[in-house]
Amino acid sequence: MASSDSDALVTSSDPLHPANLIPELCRGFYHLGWVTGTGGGISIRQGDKVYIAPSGVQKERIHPTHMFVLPYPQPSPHADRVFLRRPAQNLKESACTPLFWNAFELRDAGSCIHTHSQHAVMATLLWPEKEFRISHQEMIKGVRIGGTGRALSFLDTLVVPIIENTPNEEDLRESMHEAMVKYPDAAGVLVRRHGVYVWGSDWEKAKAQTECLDYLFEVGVKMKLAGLPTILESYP
Ligand SMILES: CSCCC(=O)C(=O)COP(=O)(O)O
Ligand SMILES: [Zn+2]
Repeated sequence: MASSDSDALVTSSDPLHPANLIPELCRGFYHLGWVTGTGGGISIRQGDKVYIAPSGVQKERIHPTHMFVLPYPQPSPHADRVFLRRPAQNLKESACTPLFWNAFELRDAGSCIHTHSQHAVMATLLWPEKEFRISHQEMIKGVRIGGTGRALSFLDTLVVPIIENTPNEEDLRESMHEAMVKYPDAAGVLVRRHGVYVWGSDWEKAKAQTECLDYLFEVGVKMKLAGLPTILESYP
């Protein structure tokens, strides 16, 4: 595709176009401490196109012209990744791409967010087993079954699987896939000593859900450090 044609894929005066939204959302995520030090980010799938930010760049400073656009689904899962658009600059697509793809393929997600939030990291340290669990918190109601289903109730226990980190982000693909199959109701996957992946049926729901989960990781960590139980047998 000629570059002017492919530039049209990321050029729009609509602030809700994914190429405009991703830079704006990343600026907000940076100020929450979710995407500092270049890590983390968000991908948006709109119909048959996926929008992905570059790897290893300051995520709060990305521009619509830095965006990669990929066809969804990809023509072959075994062949090299196919792009509808690559930026003119010498940039590589986010190393999170295969992880974002897990959310699109396994949950039909419209967006997936990866944060390096310290709340998520601390939760993986204070819950040394394979699950983060918390009950009886109002913000549980902001989390959906499987990330894209109906909302949980105040009386549901929130369970988020924890997978072990790998030296390279893309090598998390398989263990994230396994966790998503084993925990079909989970709205996200924590990565020990690293962060979290959260998805939703669109970017608004993915963002709101990431905010609720991040709040629950933070409050869970504080409760644990205060010696309070994070699971109640009964309430009130
Ligand atoms: C200091 S970031 C280390 C790599 C990482 O965890 C990450 O999320 C990288 O994402 P990118 O989009 O920059 O490839
Ligand atoms: Zn990361």
